[in-house]
Order: sequence, then C-alpha cells, then structure tokens
Amino acid sequence: MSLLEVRDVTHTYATGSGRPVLNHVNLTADAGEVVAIVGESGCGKTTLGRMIAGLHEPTKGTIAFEDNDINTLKGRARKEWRRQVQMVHQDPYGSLNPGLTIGSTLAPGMLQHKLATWRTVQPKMLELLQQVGLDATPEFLQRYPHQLSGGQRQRVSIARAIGLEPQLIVADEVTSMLDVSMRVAILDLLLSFQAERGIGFVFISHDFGVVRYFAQGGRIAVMFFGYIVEEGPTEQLITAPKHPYTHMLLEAIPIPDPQLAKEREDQEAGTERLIGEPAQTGCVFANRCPLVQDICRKQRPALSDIGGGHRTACHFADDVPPLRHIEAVSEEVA
Ligand SMILES: Nc1ncnc2c1ncn2[C@@H]1O[C@H](COP(=O)(O)OP(=O)(O)OP(=O)(O)O)[C@@H](O)[C@H]1O
Repeated sequence: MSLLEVRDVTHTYATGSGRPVLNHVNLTADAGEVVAIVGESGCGKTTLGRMIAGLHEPTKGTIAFEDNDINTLKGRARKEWRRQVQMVHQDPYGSLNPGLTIGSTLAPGMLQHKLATWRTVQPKMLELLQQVGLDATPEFLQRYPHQLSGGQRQRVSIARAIGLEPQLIVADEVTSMLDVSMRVAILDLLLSFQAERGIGFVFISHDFGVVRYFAQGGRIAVMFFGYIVEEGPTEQLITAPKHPYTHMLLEAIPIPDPQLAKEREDQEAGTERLIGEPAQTGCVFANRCPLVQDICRKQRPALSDIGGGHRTACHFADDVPPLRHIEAVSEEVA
C-alpha cells in the first residue's frame, strides 16, 4: 500500500469546456517519496494537486490516503488526514491572508490540531521561523505579509505547512514567482524536510530543470491534456525519455551554449513544427507527434511498464530518438 494512491481519476469542471481536464489518472506516492508532475500550462497539474490536497472532488475515481478514500472520510479521521496532507501554492501572497500577522497565520492550525497549547505556541512558532530560515523573533510574528519579500512569504507558507507535521506536501509551482537567486534556496529548504523528517512531496512544475533538481532519486509523471503519458524514475525519464511528448519538452529547453543552440537550429531548419489540439480518439498526442502512424489515431496506447518502473503510453516507444543535448536540462536551476 502506498501512502497516496490516485486511482483512475477523471475530472470535468462543471463550469469548464465540458471536456475532462483529467483522464483516467493513476499515480502513487510512497511515504517520503518525491513524485513530480510536469507538463505544459493547462494540462491539469494544479487540478490534480488540488484534488490530492482535497480541495476538489474528482468526477470519477478515488484518491486514497493510507488506503482510505479521502472524500468519504469523516470526523476525527478527516481532521487527521487534513493535517497529514498540506499544500504550498505558487503565489505566497495570494495564499497568505493579508490581514493576518505571521503569528496569526501560523498559530491557529497548530492549536486546532493540538500540536501546541496557548502556552507553547509562541516558542513553537519561533522554532518554526528558525527552521525555515526566517528571523526567529517575536517582532517578526507581528509583521504582515505585505511587509515581507516574496521569498520570505514563501518561507512563511512553508512554515505553516511544516508546523502541522504533515506526511505529504503538495508543492504547486512553489518557485515560479521567485527570483532565480531564491529558487534553489527554497528547493533546498523543502528537500531538507524530506531528508530529515521523511516528508513526501507531490511536486508540480512546468520546468524540467527545477523538477530534475528537486526530484533526484524520485519519480516524474509527465502530463499532456489531462493524461499521464509517461512516468518513471527521474534520471531515467530525463536522460532517456520514451514518449515523444516528453522528448519534445526536453528538446525545447533553451540551450545556454550558443554554439550548441545554433547546431540545434540548423538541424531543425526545414522540419515541420507540429501543433494541434489533443486527439479525441486514439493517442491524445497523435496530432502533434512526429512518430504518428495509423494505429495511433485508432487505438489509445495504455501506460505500460517498459522496465525499472518506467511507464509510457506510446505505441512506438522504442522509436523515440535519444536526446541531442541533455546538458541543457541540468543548467536550468543555476
Ligand atoms: N475552476 C475551474 N473551472 C473551470 N475550468 C478550470 C478551473 N480550473 C482550471 N480549469 C481548466 O482546467 C484545465 C487544467 O487547468 P490546471 O490549472 O489544472 O492546469 P495546469 O497544468 O496546472 O496549468 P497552469 O500551470 O497554467 O496552472 C485548464 O484548461 C483550465 O482552464
């Protein structure tokens, strides 16, 4: 049994286009594991993350935490699960109440879950501030979010999550609104909680460089229009992708070396750039796929294991070419 099991989840927003934004998604995360979800904007990453955190209920399928369907939990079990799974959002300013001081942001959760008493809550909050690299003083607890920098606000959001001693954190694009200089520090902070406390992460990002850095030793699931099209151990998936979409995303990362970038440009000159809507029948990637064949338009490929826990949903996985410039990925979080 995994800590988290997303089982055949499909979701259609009542107010949306009427098309499912998640399609038969299966995903697991063991205790202490990092599972990254990567894909282009609008592919459904946030929807899936919010579902795992219990903020949306799936139209079909279940999300199980410690083998319990989270949407049927009641009473004490529900309260306990609410503590065990925390979410840290992309926009720390949006997720912190601007009218609350940092102290009033951090204290209620700990008190509600009896992780602190009125007597111990202040020292506990100072300890938390210190753990997330903030100024651990009573004065800092009196500040408001608008008095902090973006990086400090994100550290407060992390402190609020960590303060509840969760087993799993859903981290949704947590560094995308921060300066590059701040990104690695925030990623390292989160990784220290994984290493020292065994907290697992569902880590959502559109950026393969960030994902490679954060999910070293973990797994990546690649989403395309609500489908997981490839999933596997981080290094294996990034260095030898077995789905044409993953390959395309990795090949599209800008190359910092101008000579290599020129070579790539020359190679691509004259080749057709494939664009298109997700295919409604057969493989969802068929309209954009350079390897497409007749069968792809007729039969949706299942996400199948190709060894070593690496799964791909492609009829022609063996024909996905090697990457030309894998070094581009490792340069991303510099
Ligand atoms: N509350 C909502 N109501 C209706 N449609 C929604 C809602 N939230 C998201 N969507 C739609 O669902 C699809 C998936 O959105 P989602 O935010 O999950 O994707 P994403 O991969 O996280 O993208 P981004 O990185 O841009 O946030 C999009 O087409 C989006 O427009």
